[in-house]
Amino acid sequence: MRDVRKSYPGGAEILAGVSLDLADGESLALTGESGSGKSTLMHLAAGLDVPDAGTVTLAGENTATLGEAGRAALRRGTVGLVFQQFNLIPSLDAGANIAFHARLVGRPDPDFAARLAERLGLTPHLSKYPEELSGGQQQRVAIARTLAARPALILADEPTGNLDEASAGEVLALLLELAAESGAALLTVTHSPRVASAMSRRLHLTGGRITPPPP
Ligand SMILES: Nc1ncnc2c1ncn2[C@@H]1O[C@H](COP(=O)(O)OP(=O)(O)OP(=O)(O)O)[C@@H](O)[C@H]1O
Repeated sequence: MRDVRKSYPGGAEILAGVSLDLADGESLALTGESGSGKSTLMHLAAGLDVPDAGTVTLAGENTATLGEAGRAALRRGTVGLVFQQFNLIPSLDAGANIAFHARLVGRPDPDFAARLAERLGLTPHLSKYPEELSGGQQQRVAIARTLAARPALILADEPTGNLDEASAGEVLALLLELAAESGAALLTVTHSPRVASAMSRRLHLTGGRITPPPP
């Protein structure tokens, strides 16, 4: 991101000149008060939205020059989202949900999907439908689905927000390990000091700008 600015219609400027680089294999925690613009920044990084000014370059492409369809195609092949809304497909069981995105992007790998499910403690739940899973299990299915597609950029919004301390630690370790293994970049929005300290870099968003994290 270079000098990115963003406001919503009729509102104040949310991002007031944000520059940020994230390289393959890096993990970055983004903190900031509620309403500071973290989700806005994530949406721009994912190519879900474009900046008012400045540039967002994703896998070498300027997202603003691509148009909706081009951005959707780039996002599908490059970005893995772990958002608060898990967006699991209600008519597919957990196993099929995990496999879905990888198949969609032409990278189906049942062995890898099975390994992810095992590591996330989901093996006994693979034939359950989303409505039959707890919030924490749904969150882990969403993480497995994202990782199974081997994205170059993983964008995670409070990825362990629904998990107890022990599973949060395991899921976080797995996210970092698999990102490192596949050389993916990981950007995590979090309020948790524990999650933030597990990332290789930490930045804070305040007043529409990026600053070092407060001590
Ligand atoms: N679609 C929108 N239209 C108008 N205003 C918006 C829109 N989306 C977000 N905002 C406003 O932009 C500001 C930043 O919101 P954003 O969701 O990016 O913050 P955040 O840091 O992710 O907050 P939280 O930690 O509470 O999720 C807020 O004041 C919010 O009300």
